Amino acid sequence: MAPQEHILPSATHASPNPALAAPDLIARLVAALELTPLVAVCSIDRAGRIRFCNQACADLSGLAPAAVVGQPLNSLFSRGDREAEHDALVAAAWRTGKHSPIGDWQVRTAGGSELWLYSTLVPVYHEGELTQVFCMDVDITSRKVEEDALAVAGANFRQLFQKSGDAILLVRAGLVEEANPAALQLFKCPHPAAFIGRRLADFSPLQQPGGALSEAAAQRLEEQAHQHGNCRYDWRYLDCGGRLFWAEVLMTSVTLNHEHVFYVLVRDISLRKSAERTLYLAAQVFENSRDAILLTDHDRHVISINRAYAEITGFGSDDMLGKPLSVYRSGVEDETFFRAVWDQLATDHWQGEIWSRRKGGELFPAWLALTAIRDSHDQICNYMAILSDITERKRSEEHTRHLAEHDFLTDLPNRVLLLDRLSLALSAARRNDSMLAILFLDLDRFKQINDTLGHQVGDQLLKEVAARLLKCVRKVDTVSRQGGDEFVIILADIGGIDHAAHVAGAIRQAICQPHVIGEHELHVSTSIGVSIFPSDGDDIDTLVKNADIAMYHAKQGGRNNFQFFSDEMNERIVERASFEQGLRRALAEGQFELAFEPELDIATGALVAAEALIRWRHPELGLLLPERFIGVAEEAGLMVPIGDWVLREACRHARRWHDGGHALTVAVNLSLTQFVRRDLVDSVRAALDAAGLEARFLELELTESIIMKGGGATAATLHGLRALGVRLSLDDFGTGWSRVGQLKDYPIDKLKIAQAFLRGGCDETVIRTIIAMARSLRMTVIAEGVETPGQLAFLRDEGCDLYQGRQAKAALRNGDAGDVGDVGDLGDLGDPDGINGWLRRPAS
Ligand SMILES: Nc1nc2c(ncn2[C@@H]2O[C@H](COP(=O)(O)OP(=O)(O)OP(=O)(O)O)[C@@H](O)[C@H]2O)c(=O)[nH]1
Repeated sequence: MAPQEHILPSATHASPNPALAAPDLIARLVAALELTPLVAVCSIDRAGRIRFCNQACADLSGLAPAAVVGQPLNSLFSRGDREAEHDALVAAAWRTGKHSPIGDWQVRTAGGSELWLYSTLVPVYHEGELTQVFCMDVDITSRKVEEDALAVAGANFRQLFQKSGDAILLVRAGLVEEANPAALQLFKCPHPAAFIGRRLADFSPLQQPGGALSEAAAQRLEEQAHQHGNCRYDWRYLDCGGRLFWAEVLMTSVTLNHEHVFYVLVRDISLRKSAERTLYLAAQVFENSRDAILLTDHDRHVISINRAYAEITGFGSDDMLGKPLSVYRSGVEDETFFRAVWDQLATDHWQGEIWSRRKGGELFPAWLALTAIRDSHDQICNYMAILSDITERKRSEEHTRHLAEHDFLTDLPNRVLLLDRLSLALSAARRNDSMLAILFLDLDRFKQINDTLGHQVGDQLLKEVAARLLKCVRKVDTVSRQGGDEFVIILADIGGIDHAAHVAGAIRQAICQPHVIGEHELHVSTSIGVSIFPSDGDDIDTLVKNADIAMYHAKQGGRNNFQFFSDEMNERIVERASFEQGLRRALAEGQFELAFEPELDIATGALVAAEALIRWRHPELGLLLPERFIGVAEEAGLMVPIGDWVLREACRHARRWHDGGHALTVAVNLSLTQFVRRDLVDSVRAALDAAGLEARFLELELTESIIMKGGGATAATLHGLRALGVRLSLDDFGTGWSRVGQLKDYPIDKLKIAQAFLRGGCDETVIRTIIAMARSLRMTVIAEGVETPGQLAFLRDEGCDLYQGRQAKAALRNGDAGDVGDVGDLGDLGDPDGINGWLRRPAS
């Protein structure tokens, strides 16, 4: 537009001064105008007829210049409803001789085009007279259109700015100049003032997630936008509430009024970012999982595998992608299995153990989890398989199970596995109508090996026995160790009991062969009980119990043999069990009694002591001697409470005698079980205290074998008892091992010559020796079981101190026992025919 603007003012300035409007000047002007294609020029005379028209004017109007001349001015362009206004301007130009104001006119050309003209009227004088008015028009149609478009664009932009869902900021010289409502909302700014005039960096954390300082990074991006016109990037912003959020930013550099500004469009992409993060994590999980993961499409063709899959199976992407999953089956599971798997997958998930195959062909156990993945229309679009190699786990489970089911020492099945196998064997035997045998083995006197050679040798022996047992049976049979020296064998599907007898015999033989363990050669034997299905029981418990009973009988029968179970055995066992029960009741209900065996001084005939002997007044069987029940009491673990009862009761009796004026000693027999218990001394003291009896009136009788079996603690126990003040006596002397040397070490007060030496022919030499030995050790000697006056005479002659037995009782009965003093009323304490009876007799 600039050139036109120059032309017109110069013409305009020239025109008001008629002196300057020389024809040559006009001619030059016209010539210039003629040449310019930019300004349409025509002139009119006073009659309003066109006198002149340049080419540009003709072109603009769409008419030939020749056709225009002589035509009214409005033949060139019609101005619609502004025609009169234009006519008035023309008239004013004639009247005033001054040029009209410049204006924009919308016209229609003779050719029918709509144009915008930038027009003015310039009056032209000739020789001082106004002769023509020049009409000058510049076509500004395109500028007008542009301006309109701009106006529309401006309005549109404003609207866009205000209504945009995306935040838009106008940044000038680094400061926010304008922020649209979406920006205020996104940045949680309560009002525009919170935004305007601040830097965008104020709305960023110090650092961006990549680690770059926000300020420096923003600077770089601005430069980039400035250089390239715009720049797009992801940015982490901080809103006015202090919340960080992800945004996608489009920064556009524009020039506004000769200044660079940035339009910054900010879109919240937190959701996209979190989706990206989730995807990223999923991808990481997929790729870094230690389990093999495989994805298929809807048709179960492999579309992706992770690194672990390749590592575990050896199959890589090249091997697998695009192939149907079924190609990779191991071949162990059949079609029916997989059909069931895919059927279940209709419910979206299946998992279980399968066999998988590595590329090299090796099979391995795997845990497979298959999941159907559904699209947004709930249609299955993919399948995901997660495969874990469970070889190690299986191995360790196998190991754990083995440990749980096997004996640690021999590695034979233990009780748990035995019962399991027995249950299977029983089911099979029932199904096939066949027989099976159970052999219950217990080594004979195994404890002795432990005690004499140590547990380690015992252990080695047990291992050796286990190995031998395995050699005696078939593969289908089971040899198990129950614990200790007990083994149970299942002989599955035997043809008859002969088979069981044969195996039992072979086992007995095998075990009897010497065992060489280290430097020891051991000779052991075993006792075996056999029960047979179906004749000896129909269930596991009964069969095992009956084999055990049979074994017990084999032991009772002298060991080193085998016994088949019989009902009679069972009856005996049941009887024994009820006897044991009866013993417990006897203790609780006070069915035990004491009888007393008098001890008389041989020289004076005086009653000096009484030996307490237990009796059981059985409610059905009458009075029972200890031989009938002590063995059972021992096995039932009742010896200690019974022994304690005897001790307390004996002390109580002695105290009553003392109270009645008879200062007798009471003798109590100790069993091995009592002797080896740690608190023996305490319980003796307790019995004395309870009765209020002086310790010197209590004598404890021990056998040689008790002293021997007491082991290392014997001496300590004996000295402990002695320290209490009680007297100690060695029973059955001469039948055991006792050596004089050893006897000296123990605080023994009294030796009791075993009755065996008096019986029959009376072993005078032995008796004489014992008495001499006791003398030399300053011990008292007593002979038990003295039955005849001759025996008594012999003992008296040899210097024996005391005696017991029929002769002693006879002496008491006959009053030979001398003055036993005033016995008072001893009531029913004890056996009426025993000591209390005699004590009750008046002194003779
Ligand atoms: N060495 C060893 N001994 C064990 C083990 N388990 C139990 N024992 C011992 O095995 C012995 C089993 O003895 P019993 O069967 O009761 O008695 P026994 O001496 O064999 O006598 P009888 O069976 O009556 O012939 C006990 O002394 C237990 O302490 C073991 O694992 N190793």
